[in-house]
Amino acid sequence: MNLVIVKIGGNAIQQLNSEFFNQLREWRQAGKKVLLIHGGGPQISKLAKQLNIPTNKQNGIRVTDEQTLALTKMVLLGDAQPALLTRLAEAGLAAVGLNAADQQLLTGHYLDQAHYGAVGGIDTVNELILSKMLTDQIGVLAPLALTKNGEWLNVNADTAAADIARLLKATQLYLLTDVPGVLKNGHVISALIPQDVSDLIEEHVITAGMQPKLSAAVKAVHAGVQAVKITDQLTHPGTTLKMEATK
Ligand SMILES: Nc1ncnc2c1ncn2[C@@H]1O[C@H](COP(=O)(O)OP(=O)(O)O)[C@@H](O)[C@H]1O
Ligand SMILES: CC(=O)N[C@@H](CCC(=O)OP(=O)(O)O)C(=O)O
Repeated sequence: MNLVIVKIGGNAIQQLNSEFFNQLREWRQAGKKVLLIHGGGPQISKLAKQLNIPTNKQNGIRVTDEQTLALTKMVLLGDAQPALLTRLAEAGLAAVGLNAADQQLLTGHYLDQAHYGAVGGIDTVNELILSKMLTDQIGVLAPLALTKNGEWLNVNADTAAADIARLLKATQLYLLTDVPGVLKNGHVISALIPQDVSDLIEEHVITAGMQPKLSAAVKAVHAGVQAVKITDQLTHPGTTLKMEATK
């Protein structure tokens, strides 16, 4: 599919500037479909704190019990998603808010229920419906999935974006984050191939939140996504991951 997927972390939602919206407009005018996957992690943790619900994250994954799942759905679908939709509307871009329950848009499975609770990975995307909806408008999708039995799952937004890019064979995936790219000795590495990622993880250059982000990105390029870019702004060069080094 001639599709660009952009993952926007919870922090990044507040920091979107006119260059971001202009880039989306350019893509739409060039006939590309655009799907935004939004996070909301910091917002979930903030509300949990206000409600005295403890936050437990392991390997960057939120351990999601029943109460935390209810809170997560509330924040993603009641706060983060409308915040992004409002910004798109202000920029004059047609957009629609989407979640897993819209016409079985996303199905998923439990990652490790005993360990993480209601946390999952994505198995299927309803490509027919999504493709139709993305013809006329930008899609704004929450990182939640439903099991075949109708149970909600909380999915890490980077993993969700990479899984959806992989399943839909998106042309490009952008992971917008709070750093200008993958850094080594304070400098952005402009190009990476999967082997470099393994080496940098082994050398402990890539750590913390950047590690699951890049593991998901590597899976996506292996599955046919042409390029994954990790950057803080769509218009910044950032780090590009491809299967082969560009000559
Ligand atoms: N080599 C690296 N280059 C850049 N950031 C790194 C690197 N290794 C670890 N990180 C950390 O990864 C973070 C980005 O991941 P994360 O916090 O999960 O972002 P987001 O919330 O946008 O998904 C950076 O802020 C940085 O602290
Ligand atoms: C399972 C899991 O960890 N889900 C994430 C979903 C939101 C997310 O990933 O948001 P950011 O991109 O803003 O961090 C969470 O609950 O925080």
